[in-house]
Amino acid sequence: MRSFDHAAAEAARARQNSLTKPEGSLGRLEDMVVFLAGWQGRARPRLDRVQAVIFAGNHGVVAQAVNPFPQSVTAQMVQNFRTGGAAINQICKVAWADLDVVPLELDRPTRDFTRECAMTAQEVQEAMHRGAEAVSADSDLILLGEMGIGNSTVAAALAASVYGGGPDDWVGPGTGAQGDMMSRKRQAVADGLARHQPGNGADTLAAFGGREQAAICGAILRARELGIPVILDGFICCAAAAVLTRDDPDALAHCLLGHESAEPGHQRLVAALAMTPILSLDMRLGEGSGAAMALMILRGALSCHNGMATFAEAGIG
Ligand SMILES: Cc1cc2ncn([C@H]3O[C@H](COP(=O)(O)O)[C@@H](O)[C@H]3O)c2cc1C
Ligand SMILES: O=C(O)c1cccnc1
Repeated sequence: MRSFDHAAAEAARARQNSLTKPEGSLGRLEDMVVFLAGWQGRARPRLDRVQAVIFAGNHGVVAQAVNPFPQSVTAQMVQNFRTGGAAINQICKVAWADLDVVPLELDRPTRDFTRECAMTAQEVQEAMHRGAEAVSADSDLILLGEMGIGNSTVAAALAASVYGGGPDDWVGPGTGAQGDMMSRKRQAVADGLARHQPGNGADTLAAFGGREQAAICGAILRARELGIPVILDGFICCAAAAVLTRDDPDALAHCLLGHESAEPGHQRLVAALAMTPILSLDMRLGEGSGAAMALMILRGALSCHNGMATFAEAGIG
């Protein structure tokens, strides 16, 4: 497991303080560069190869009629990612990220967590492995996203399982649930929480699913081993990531939070994770779209860090 390189981070901070600007005037942009420096182990961090990975999966809990869109949309969106028609394709293009799409057995949804465990221990391990192997060792930064109809229900169950609280705290509209559908969603989460009380990360993933959540966990762990920083996306991505904190409170130390989603549970989740979102744009899409938007902020921060003149170079002051 790679740890934060304090010497590289301090060197980056010293450089920031030598650049032609009042000290600290680039605010959190300076902190982001220092963060990248520490995790990459380089005083001059790089964003030459940024990899965005979307994991896709299907969920048995959609049998509870908790989602406005049919399950078939998951595979259709995977196709859309591949042909370049989704929001994430457009953002990756302008943010200079390479997009990888990893569908996980879409024809074999996980089981309905209101009735049984969504996955076996072996299925969890397989999905985590798929996540780990999706991470390229030569990436300078990884952006994580997901696609899976029913995922806002799965995320609510995961968040409630990790942090406590009930359906009212964590269930939101997702892609647009209202009225009776919202009631069924709350009930599904309540039933799941009553049925399963997992104690560790792997059991939590097995209880509620899904494959893409397990893959996100596998990718985060692998990125840590390789010393690659990560940008998390919205409610669904963060709920998956939060599972890792069950086994290691420090598991997300190499992760930045791309944005705060408009999905109501995300505010609570952000507070529980004690992370500061880079952006807050009322986005509520998923697909890694908030993480990819945040990459553009990081690119601005890094361009200042690597391109600005120092006071000595410019003969100022
Ligand atoms: C066309 C379309 C594109 C999407 N892109 C991301 N999601 C998002 O919506 C899903 C979660 O919402 P729910 O729990 O309500 O099903 C996830 O797949 C998420 O990535 C989409 C959803 C749709 C319909
Ligand atoms: O914040 C998210 O991840 C999100 C919110 C609604 C729908 N899909 C994803």
